Amino acid sequence: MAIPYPHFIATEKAAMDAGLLLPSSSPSVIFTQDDLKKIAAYKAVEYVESGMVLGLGTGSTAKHAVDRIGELLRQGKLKDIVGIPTSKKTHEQALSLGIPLSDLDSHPVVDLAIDGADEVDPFLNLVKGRGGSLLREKMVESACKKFIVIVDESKLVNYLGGSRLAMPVEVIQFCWRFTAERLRKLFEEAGCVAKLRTFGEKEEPFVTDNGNFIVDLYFERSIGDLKAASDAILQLAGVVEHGMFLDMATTVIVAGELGLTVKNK
Ligand SMILES: O=C(CO)[C@H](O)[C@H](O)COP(=O)(O)O
Repeated sequence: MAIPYPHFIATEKAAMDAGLLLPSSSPSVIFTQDDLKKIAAYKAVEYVESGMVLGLGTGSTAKHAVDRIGELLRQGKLKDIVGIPTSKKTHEQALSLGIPLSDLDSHPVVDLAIDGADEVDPFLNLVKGRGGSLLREKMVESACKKFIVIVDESKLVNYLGGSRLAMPVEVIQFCWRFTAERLRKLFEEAGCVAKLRTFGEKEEPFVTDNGNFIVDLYFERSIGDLKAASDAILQLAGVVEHGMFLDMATTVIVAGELGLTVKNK
């Protein structure tokens, strides 16, 4: 995606902070999709204040936010931050940046979390977990007073599942085929296909930070009532958690062709 600068006036400060735009930049400056993710991330970090307990998200968009928090701490512009990482990968990244870390046992109330998403619907419901970290993300983000989601505009959908990409469900390894088939049957009317997530040429099962597998659900049609779908999935023994984050985001920051949009609940 190449975005011409003149359409991006609204994001100017975040883009400058992100080092993507200089006061002298020519109007022919263009942004890549990763630039858009970075701009959304930098905008979100403007909401961070010294002394906060912060949920640190996972994925290529959240990574920019964690980098920025580390940078502001190093510069002394932020102080006394405690980070709660949502994955082992983010834990490593935050450690390398010198961000003080803790967990929900010690900090059960989180002031603010910043994380990416795979889909955002018009009501700010989300699909998350294509990066495989949905369980820890949901634990941390449901303990937050404020949850800011950062996306580029490719993540906007009319309804959850509407991208036709994966809706992840974390399941225990024991008899995962049985669980996958029960998941598929739940959504037969929506034309559901359930696939074990694998990686590499050998197609080995992807194992989450919690030692579980992921079954990705693909839908041909809308699954309808999201709360009912969520309840039905969670009732299946063998399911640990799913990637629908319903009514959790308090703010969504979207970076796109027309600049930055901040949507509040
Ligand atoms: O839920 C996630 C990881 O479990 C990510 O936030 C989501 O997959 C978006 O990732 P990216 O910012 O790389 O597009």
